[in-house]
Amino acid sequence: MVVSNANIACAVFGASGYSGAELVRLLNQHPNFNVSAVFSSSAGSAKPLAELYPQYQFPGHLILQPWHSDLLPQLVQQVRVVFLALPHEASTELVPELLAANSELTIFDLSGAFRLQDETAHAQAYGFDQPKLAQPVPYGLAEWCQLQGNEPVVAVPGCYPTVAALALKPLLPLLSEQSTPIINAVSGVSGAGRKASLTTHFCEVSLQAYGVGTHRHTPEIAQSLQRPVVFTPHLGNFPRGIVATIYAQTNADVSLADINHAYQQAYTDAPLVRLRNQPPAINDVANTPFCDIYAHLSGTQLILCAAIDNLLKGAAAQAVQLANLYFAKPASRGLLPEPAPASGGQHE
Ligand SMILES: NC(=O)C1=CN([C@@H]2O[C@H](COP(=O)(O)OP(=O)(O)OC[C@H]3O[C@@H](n4cnc5c(N)ncnc54)[C@H](OP(=O)(O)O)[C@@H]3O)[C@@H](O)[C@H]2O)C=CC1
Ligand SMILES: CC(=O)N[C@@H](CCC(=O)OP(=O)(O)O)C(=O)O
Repeated sequence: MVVSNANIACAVFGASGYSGAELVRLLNQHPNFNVSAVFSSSAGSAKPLAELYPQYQFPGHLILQPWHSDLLPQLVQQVRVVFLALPHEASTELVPELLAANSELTIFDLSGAFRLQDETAHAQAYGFDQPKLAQPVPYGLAEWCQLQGNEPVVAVPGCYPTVAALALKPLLPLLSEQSTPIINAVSGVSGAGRKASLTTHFCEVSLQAYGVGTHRHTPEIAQSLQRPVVFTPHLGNFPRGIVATIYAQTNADVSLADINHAYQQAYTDAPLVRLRNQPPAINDVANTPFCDIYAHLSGTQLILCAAIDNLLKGAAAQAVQLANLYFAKPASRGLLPEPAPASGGQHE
């Protein structure tokens, strides 16, 4: 298969879902990627993706195909990269099938199928075993992972773990060893996906904690930070975005200047993380690829406020950011406007 670096052919599974549709939108406007196949589940019939999401003005050639394994041999010849925005179980089945059909594919998996490195923690959190792959799957918290560009599969982090880890990771050396960070986060209903259920029905949702003490993102955040955390998600009555309020104790000699310095050090070259002078609102980040972070310190009591769009920095935009890193492109390509090339040249 010949692959032009300027036009890397991609398939998006789960394109009829919320994060899949965002992925297609982002890839479609990206100078280096080209969406050549989009799939829904096997239910239903083929239809233009534009019919499902008129607001995105998808081009007419993007026809949503119900996925069937008969399509596999042709697909793996046609594309270089596959994005999976599928339920965890569906990714678990599909990843080994795709790699068996073409070991040169690169798969960015938005589900939780490969995020946890500990098999027992995975089985406990998801209720099924993780498939064994020939190579380890890197956990792709984009600002903190280094991709070599030869990994067959990259696990895209969950939405809550993304916002929690981006806020806490730079500060870990400053936290008291006895401190267990407490993360309270509120998500909009798109976090639960497009399929309606009673608990996510707009008329039913007000503001409520869920998964208290049991949410599968608790071990994911703990893995990312390498320390235990208390995490409580809440569902709020707005469409998209997450605001997280995080509490931790610092060491005795830590100042707010130390906190801000640690953030500056970590995120100087991170165009998608914005350090804020006030707590970020959902409206500041909804429909953007940013993670906004604010810190307050009283004595040793640290309070962090952080926000992302769950479907973008928490899913599709982070996946595109990882694909950029994988193919040695600027992290924010296709996500933020780039200055025009000086001499009328083109992006490589
Ligand atoms: N929503 C969010 O904020 C975030 C979601 N994620 C993860 O991304 C993934 C997708 O989530 P989301 O966009 O919310 O989900 P949606 O429920 O909105 O969409 C799911 C998609 O998967 C398709 N699908 C379902 N079952 C199968 C199957 N067996 N084979 C092939 N396709 C299938 C659906 O097709 P059809 O339309 O035909 O049913 C649909 O396109 C999940 O793993 C989720 O955990 C990660 C971070 C944030
Ligand atoms: C509001 C809501 O329901 N949110 C989802 C999280 C979505 C996400 O990022 O998580 P995964 O990719 O791990 O599924 C939940 O709590 O299950």
